[in-house]
Amino acid sequence: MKTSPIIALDFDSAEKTFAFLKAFEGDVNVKVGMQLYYKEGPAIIARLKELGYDIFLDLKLHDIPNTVKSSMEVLAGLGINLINVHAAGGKTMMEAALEGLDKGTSSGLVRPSLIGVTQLTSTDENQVREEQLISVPLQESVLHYAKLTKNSGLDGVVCSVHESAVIAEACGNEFLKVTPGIRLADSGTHDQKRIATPEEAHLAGSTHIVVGRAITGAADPRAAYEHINASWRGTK
Ligand SMILES: O=c1ccn([C@@H]2O[C@H](COP(=O)(O)O)[C@@H](O)[C@H]2O)c(=O)[nH]1
Repeated sequence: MKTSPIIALDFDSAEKTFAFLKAFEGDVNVKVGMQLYYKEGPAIIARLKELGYDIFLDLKLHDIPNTVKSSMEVLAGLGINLINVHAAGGKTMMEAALEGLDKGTSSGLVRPSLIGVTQLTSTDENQVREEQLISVPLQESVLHYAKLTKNSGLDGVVCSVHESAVIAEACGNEFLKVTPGIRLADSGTHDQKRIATPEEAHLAGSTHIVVGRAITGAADPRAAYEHINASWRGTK
């Protein structure tokens, strides 16, 4: 996957998606999440691929190992670049996800990179302690999941910018640190808790940023994208 920002296509139809993408042609990374995939199915991936986009399929699988393995085998055939599971599903589940991807690409397709979601960027310290009953600080929980993900053979994690540096130290610079929760200094946080600017992501060592509403909700999405891309690359 290219290192340019990954635009979250959180739309409820193919029609809205392709109307939005008119300003971008095939030169950007895109993310298809649950809303769009559940609405449009595999056909949306085929259309995006035809137009040349690099695709992160963000379905965050979390189930028993056998189910995740067989689902990944099917999803691998879509020809996507990046896909994910919840690290909380455990080592056996993550290994099964990899096996499924390997099996689904054994005919010669390139295996998509596989990453584990550590703690959602909409989660804060309080939620980790009170609702998940995790007694260590949130950053320790994220780091623990990152190490587990690496030990399971995966290519990286989804985390917030605030954990990118410690994960790089523990798991290496090559280990993917895909970071949503990106906000410009003057924009609202919405439902996100662990937010950061593109500049902060650049400085912290994130390998990729995922940006949704800061681009899709902008008056001029292409201009917002260019501004975010320049900040992320440290050229602004
Ligand atoms: O921890 C996570 C994992 C995934 N996401 C997804 O990223 C985008 C973020 O959208 P914004 O509009 O920029 O907040 C969205 O599709 C999420 O499902 C995440 O935010 N945090």
